Amino acid sequence: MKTNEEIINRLIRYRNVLQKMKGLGFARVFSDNLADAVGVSPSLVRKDFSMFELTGNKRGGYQLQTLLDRLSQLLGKDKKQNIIVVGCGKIGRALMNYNGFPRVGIRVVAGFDSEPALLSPDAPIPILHVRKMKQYIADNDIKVAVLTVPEPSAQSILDSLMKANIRGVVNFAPITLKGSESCFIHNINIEQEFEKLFYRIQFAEQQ
Ligand SMILES: NC(=O)c1ccc[n+]([C@@H]2O[C@H](COP(=O)([O-])OP(=O)(O)OC[C@H]3O[C@@H](n4cnc5c(N)ncnc54)[C@H](O)[C@@H]3O)[C@@H](O)[C@H]2O)c1
Repeated sequence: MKTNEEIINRLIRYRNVLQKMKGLGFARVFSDNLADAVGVSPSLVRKDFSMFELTGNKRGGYQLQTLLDRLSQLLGKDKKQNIIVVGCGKIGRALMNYNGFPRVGIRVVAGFDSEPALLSPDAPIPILHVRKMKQYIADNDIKVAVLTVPEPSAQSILDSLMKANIRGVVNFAPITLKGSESCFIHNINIEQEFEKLFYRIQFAEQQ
């Protein structure tokens, strides 16, 4: 089934809310509760769930654990979500040390770089030479990589990642990389975010 980005974003938010509710001891949940917490209408919650054959009833609502299990399965949370970082400079190392990933079940398992001075194969999250990347991906069944190399290296690293059968890449280099049928790319362009923000401020101030 093809799922658009807005639905994926909502599924992630539903799951986060459900996890918090579970922590508070809830066993059942109503579409109204979820709608309030996520900021959408109750009918949209019901529509989203029915797309994935999740049904509740008016009186009792939904069984919370059933929803959580199904959403976790849809979002791949029932499998390991190990990622690698390619380019262990300022951004790459910040991501390797980011403590928000474990909270959502994502684990950075290794970094790769071409600069010998940065290599640390015995560290808890090892930094290995980029020459070893293909073998590491195959040996450890890695599906997702973060690309934090300078722009001129980004396309050639992406080509290597695709040859190594990587299925998804988050790209921080300021170049729009294109994916393929077998590899999704999310391009993160921080400069562009600031430009958009300045544009909106400028526009608002002219009103
Ligand atoms: N630092 C920022 O605030 C920032 C913000 C937005 C976007 N970016 C982008 O993110 C990327 C990384 O930025 P940074 O500041 O961390 O850069 P950086 O120079 O600190 O790190 C880049 C790393 O990539 C490695 N590298 C270069 N070529 C490689 C190759 N072929 N194979 C493997 N490793 C290679 C370098 O050795 C270095 O360790 C850049 O494309 C940059 O434009 C950076």
